[in-house]
Amino acid sequence: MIRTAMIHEATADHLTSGEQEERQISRLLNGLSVMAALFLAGIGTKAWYAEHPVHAWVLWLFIVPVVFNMIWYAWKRDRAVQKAGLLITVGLLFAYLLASGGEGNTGPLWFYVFPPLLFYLTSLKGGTAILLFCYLLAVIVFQFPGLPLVTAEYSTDFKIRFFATLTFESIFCFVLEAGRLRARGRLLALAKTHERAARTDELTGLANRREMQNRLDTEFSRFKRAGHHFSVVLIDLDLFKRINDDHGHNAGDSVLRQFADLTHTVVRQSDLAARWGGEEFLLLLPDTSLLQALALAERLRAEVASTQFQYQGETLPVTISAGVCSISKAGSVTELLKQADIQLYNAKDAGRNRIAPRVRSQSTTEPTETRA
Ligand SMILES: Nc1nc2c(ncn2[C@@H]2O[C@H](COP(=O)(O)OP(=O)(O)OP(=O)(O)O)[C@@H](O)[C@H]2O)c(=O)[nH]1
Repeated sequence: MIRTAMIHEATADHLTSGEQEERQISRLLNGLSVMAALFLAGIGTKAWYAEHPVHAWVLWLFIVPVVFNMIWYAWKRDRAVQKAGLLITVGLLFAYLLASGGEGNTGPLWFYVFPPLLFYLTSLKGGTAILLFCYLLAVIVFQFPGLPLVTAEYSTDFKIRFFATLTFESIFCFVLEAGRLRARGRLLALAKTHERAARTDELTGLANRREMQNRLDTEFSRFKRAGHHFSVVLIDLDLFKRINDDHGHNAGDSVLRQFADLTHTVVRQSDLAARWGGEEFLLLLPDTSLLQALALAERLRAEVASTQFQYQGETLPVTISAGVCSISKAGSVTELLKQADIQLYNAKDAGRNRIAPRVRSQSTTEPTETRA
């Protein structure tokens, strides 16, 4: 009838998917920063040998903020600063390449790197706003080549092609990123549903055995670390087989659901009620002594005994028996469950519809156990 649970190690991954994605972005940014520094060093050297020393020095100088940003991130681990630092550096570099034309007026071509990076690192709205600002910058540089710091002049053909291709690329990146975010949202919702299902008993909506085992482990760690006591109540529906036999399996299922609903009204928010097996339930009561747990179990027993369980117009006879144990009476979770199991057996053996162990309340001489 009753089996004591074996407790398995919880192997849940505590990282949220959002945190994982942020870590992934940071790793990507580190890789891109290294690549950017190498490119800047290489193209700067090429410009040096091509007799463009000013251009070479400017490119080499851009290595400083890129490397500084990496060191700052390694030190502070601030992802927002890492993102902003890289975006500002890249933005300034592109502004310089646009204004100077780079080597052979090919500088603006580097701009194509920006849209995918921008949408990936910021939001769709933020990315669009920054891109529009960059467009405005390009329009000003193209239209007013006489402005201070602007040394490049571009042909009309180049300007038209540059804007046309960049617009095309930006729209494409926007659509792709919007699709990626939509798919990501759907996946997260799906993962959440699956995660909830993995922790919940389908029939009753209570926590399932696996979830209870995890919570028992957590509560036991809390007890060992900070001495927070907790108790468990192992409940079994009396002569449940008879309900199935007399009224059918669906009636049995309905009783299990009604009992679960009733349990919800008795336990506290911080307690956990789980379906432990077929017609067995386990309550985990944090910060609860044995006496308090016995009182709660008794309240639930009395509530069940006085409730009319209905199925298709018929009233079904339902009572429960329960074994209670506190962690202070057991050295481990396995022992705790074993003791609760023994007490449940005692309650059944003593005639059902009762709670065990029998103890006398500290404040009154009334026994906490109620007989059928
Ligand atoms: N309807 C229904 N029945 C279930 C479910 N899980 C287990 N059972 C039934 O619960 C019954 C448990 O019967 P027993 O273990 O013999 O115990 P009992 O009849 O409750 O008698 P005591 O525990 O000794 O009071 C079995 O008939 C199982 O088939 C379920 O999900 N739905």
